[in-house]
Amino acid sequence: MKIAVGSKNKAKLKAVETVLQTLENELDIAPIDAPSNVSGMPFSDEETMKGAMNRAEFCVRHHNVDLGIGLEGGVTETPAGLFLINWGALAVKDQATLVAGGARIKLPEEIATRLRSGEELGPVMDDFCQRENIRHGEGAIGVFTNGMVTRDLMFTHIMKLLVGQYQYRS
Ligand SMILES: O=c1[nH]c(=O)c2ncn([C@@H]3O[C@H](COP(=O)(O)OP(=O)(O)OP(=O)(O)O)[C@@H](O)[C@H]3O)c2[nH]1
Ligand SMILES: [Mg+2]
Repeated sequence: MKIAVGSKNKAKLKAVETVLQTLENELDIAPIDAPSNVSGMPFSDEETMKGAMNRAEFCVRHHNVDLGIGLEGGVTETPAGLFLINWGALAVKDQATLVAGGARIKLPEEIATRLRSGEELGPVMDDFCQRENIRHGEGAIGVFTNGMVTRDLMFTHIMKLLVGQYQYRS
């Protein structure tokens, strides 16, 4: 099976591999710089979902693959504060794109304030934790859940929701 993933982020690629390996041994997974065509730091469910769908659909439009996967992180305002959110999309040529949402947690006010003033979460997390490339590893969700739910685990759940819907439809 040929798969294109619209990202080179390690946490995203790990999740895609983990879930698709359970389907098939012969996997050909290509990481692609697919444009999300939304802002670098999406600020709503709608925008984050659109980013995931755009990435997945770009993959099947521009590459000869069976599946295109798009995974996108963002945030959204709620009455309880600013929440970290994630959406995933699975595209197959000439079929409706499947979508699924991930677990969400409230971000600390100190982080939320910086995002509201225009900063992106990835660099803010590295600055906050005095570490590098958190977004490729445990992610903000891993840091603020004390490692209980890491970014790749959260995307693994989204991937299971996508692949399960794909199997149900086939
Ligand atoms: O440390 C983090 N832990 C997380 O749990 C998390 N979720 C989202 N983000 C950040 O939100 C923005 C859009 O996300 P995003 O989907 O574009 O991800 P990304 O930029 O890491 O990957 P990619 O664009 O290369 O595929 C980027 O600034 C991400 O860094 C996170 N950062
Ligand atoms: Mg990004």
